[in-house]
Amino acid sequence: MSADRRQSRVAPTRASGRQTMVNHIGGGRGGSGGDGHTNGTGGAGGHGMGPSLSFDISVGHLTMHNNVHGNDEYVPGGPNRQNAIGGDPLHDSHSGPLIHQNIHQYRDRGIDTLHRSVALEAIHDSMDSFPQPKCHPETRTKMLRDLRGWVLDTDSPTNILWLYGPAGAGKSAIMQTLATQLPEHGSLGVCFFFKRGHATRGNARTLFTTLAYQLALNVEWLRDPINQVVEQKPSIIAQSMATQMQELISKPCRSDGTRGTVAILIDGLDECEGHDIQVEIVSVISIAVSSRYPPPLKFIVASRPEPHIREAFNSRFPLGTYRLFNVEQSFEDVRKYLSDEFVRIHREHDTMARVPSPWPSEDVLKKLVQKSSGYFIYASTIIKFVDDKSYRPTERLAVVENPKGSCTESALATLDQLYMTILSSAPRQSQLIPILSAIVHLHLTAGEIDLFFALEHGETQLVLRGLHSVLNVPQDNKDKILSHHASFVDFLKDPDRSGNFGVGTLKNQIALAQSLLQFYAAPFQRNEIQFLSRFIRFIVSLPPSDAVVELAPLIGSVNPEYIFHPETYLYNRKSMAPWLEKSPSAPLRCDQRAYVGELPSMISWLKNMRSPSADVIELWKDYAFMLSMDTMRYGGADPSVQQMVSLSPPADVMAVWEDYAFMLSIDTMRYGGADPSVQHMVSLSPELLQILISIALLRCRLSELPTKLDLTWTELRTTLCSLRPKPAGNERILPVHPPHAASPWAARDLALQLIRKIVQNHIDTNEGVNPSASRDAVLLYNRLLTAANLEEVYIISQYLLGIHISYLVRLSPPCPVLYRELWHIPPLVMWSSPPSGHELIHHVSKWLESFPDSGMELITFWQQAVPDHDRYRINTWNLDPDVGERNWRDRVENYNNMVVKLHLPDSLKFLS
Ligand SMILES: Nc1ncnc2c1ncn2[C@@H]1O[C@H](COP(=O)(O)OP(=O)(O)OP(=O)(O)O)[C@@H](O)[C@H]1O
Repeated sequence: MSADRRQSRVAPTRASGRQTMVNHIGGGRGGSGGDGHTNGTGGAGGHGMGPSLSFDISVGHLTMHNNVHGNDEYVPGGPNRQNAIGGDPLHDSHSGPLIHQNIHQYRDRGIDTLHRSVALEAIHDSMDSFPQPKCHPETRTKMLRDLRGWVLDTDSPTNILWLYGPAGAGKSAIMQTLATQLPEHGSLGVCFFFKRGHATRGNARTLFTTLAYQLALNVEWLRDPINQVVEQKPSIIAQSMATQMQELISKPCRSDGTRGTVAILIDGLDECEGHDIQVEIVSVISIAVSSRYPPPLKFIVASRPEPHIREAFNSRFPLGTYRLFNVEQSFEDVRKYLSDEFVRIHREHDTMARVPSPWPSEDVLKKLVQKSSGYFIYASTIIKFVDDKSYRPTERLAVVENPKGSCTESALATLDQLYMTILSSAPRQSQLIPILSAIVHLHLTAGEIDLFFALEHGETQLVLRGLHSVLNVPQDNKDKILSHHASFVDFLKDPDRSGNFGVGTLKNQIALAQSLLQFYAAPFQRNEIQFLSRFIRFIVSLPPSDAVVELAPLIGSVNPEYIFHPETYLYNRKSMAPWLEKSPSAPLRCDQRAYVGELPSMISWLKNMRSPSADVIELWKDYAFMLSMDTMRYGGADPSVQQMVSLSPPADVMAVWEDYAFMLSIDTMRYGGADPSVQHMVSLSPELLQILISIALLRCRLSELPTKLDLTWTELRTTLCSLRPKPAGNERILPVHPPHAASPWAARDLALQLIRKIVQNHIDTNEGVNPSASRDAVLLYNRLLTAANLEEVYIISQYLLGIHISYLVRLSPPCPVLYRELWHIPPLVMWSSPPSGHELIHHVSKWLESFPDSGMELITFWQQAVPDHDRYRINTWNLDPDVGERNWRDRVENYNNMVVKLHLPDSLKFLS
């Protein structure tokens, strides 16, 4: 045959008994074919080089249609498809071109044309996908029944169904099994199974022609209409997907709508090349099924839950017009599969003859089912590994059970390959590792990751878009991101399996801890307070090592506002509540643990931490010095340089955290926690007394004190921790005679301070117009996580100050200075807020009674000073004097109890 391109064609005739041969001869030379096998499986074809020949032979009413293509591409000689011959020795002598033979009716010239643009490998039962994933008997039965029911239901309100599930959930197995079952249940179905990276199945070039081709061959009444379309317009096979859908499928199907519904199954949409093409496919289908006269078709599209596909469905189909079908976990199905397969392996392997059945034990089976997370990929990987005829199944199973064994890699190789492919194709790899690390080690939500890593809102969602097939990433940012399979977390944690994606290394964990510690060392933010306890548990799980010592300075600078925020330890308490209920005998012990949160574990962890060697400190000092030299040109030392120079050795950090634990135990005495052990003191500084009054009588939390008392956290810590027992030999020398009435004067000073504060807030906020100027309002806003805005909280913060002032005044000795100062409280603040106004009137009146020359005048004068007195008196907030007094006595008693518990002198008590 000449190498020149030539073509000859003999037109077929319809006359019976007449033979027609149609030849198409193309130039070029075919490559050598592979070895043929008797079972029809051919070897690999060679590079096409020769001419191509295409000839139709009509015999009787049949036409034999052969195409011989020579081209310059690698052509697989086998495995064979139906009616195709690959690697035939005869064709090998033609330098191995691939030959398709189709036997069909002579009249189907349109279908012949279509045939040239078909990916036969993509259809159900194709040899190309051997062995096809399919459902093990009696698994996925309910899902399959539901799907069949939906397809067969002619009254169903929806005609497209999105079947989604994580990687390896078993979607393809369900689709393949469904494709087999539908004809058995009297329905017709056509399929396209995408396969990532495959020459024909990996893209959508032949999707609609392949579907149309199967419709023409499988559905008798569609054969002619489809044939005609292509015959009249052969160029259709090269037109857009939308046109092909419309002309090749929708229109022919509508040509006679009375013939019943046909199912179109498209599997692995996410495996089709190009996100835009995947979205386009959904779009093309949506146009077809939402048209005024939709074709009698039911579409099932299966894919991983990739966000762009989800969005495509959501945007193309109004709510309720498509059906969502989640391939959920099924532990029961996986169990059935595993136990049947182990029975088979036991039966088929010679080496198992002496192994008693049942094998493996119930325990082992249970563990494997658990490990699978109810999805098939893990189970089928294990079965493939154990079922290797070159090994003893018992040994292989032992490798699976003991993941530290040397062959683990091969045991989970398929699974690891799957995870590697998914991770490698995810965008923004550099940001991926820290985020995965946070998910694996700290179980965070997307919102929390944004916050802790200082990312823009929604950024984590974007980074994880490529990983929805392995991770469940809730849309709302508020729920935890979880792995679909437990095996994915195991994979990520094991650096031998996950390589560069591994998050289990100490280095990675330290980097994660650093990021979060930086967040907690920064100024207080209202979110994520409760999380601190969990985070401390993570830190203390890190093994002490030189590397971990680097965390010490950051641990030393955690903002105490987080540590002492009630949510931090109350959250802990809540999480223990169920346990408390069950063990009434030990509530106190449990409470104590809960109240001090995770501080003791942090302290003992710090104690175990190896100190950085002198060398390390010197090295860092050198670095700092070099850096300061370098930054001199910019006009001075960088603050971070200072920080590095004073790199805290853990001993200092530990002392700080020990103080925190002590402070917290004082703060939580109110809940019935154990009395903190204190050193014996008979004299207290006025500052310490004010702190104790604030805690026990005003019932302020420790976290409020820096703002309320205008102290820094260090001042608060130093003052309060003067009560802490000191190491032996360091006992304080204590004065024997306490200063007279120290407590009332401390209360007086505090009252004066708070009156000035209430006035100052009023001025600073421009009478409440700009509430953020009040530190008290901001503090309360941070505490009341349910508060909606600062305006609302400002008013509350002012009247709380008012109430505190009223108690402090009542505790004070008679004092004209204080009386005068009371008149400075802006009426607008006090009297417009009934509770505090009322308390002020009540307690100040009581205080005035203690004046040696009080008489009623002063009291009446004070009471009459209240503006709009009558309105105020009838207000529902009116304080019942009895209740008010009881409340007062409770508070005084609370304070006095604390004096006892802390072993302070009785002279510090108040009279109620
Ligand atoms: N019901 C089942 N019975 C037996 N084996 C199953 C079943 N479902 C799935 N498998 C096996 O589990 C593995 C993964 O299944 P399959 O390929 O169907 O998952 P998939 O959800 O389509 O995964 P991907 O998203 O990666 O394409 C395959 O080896 C398959 O044969």
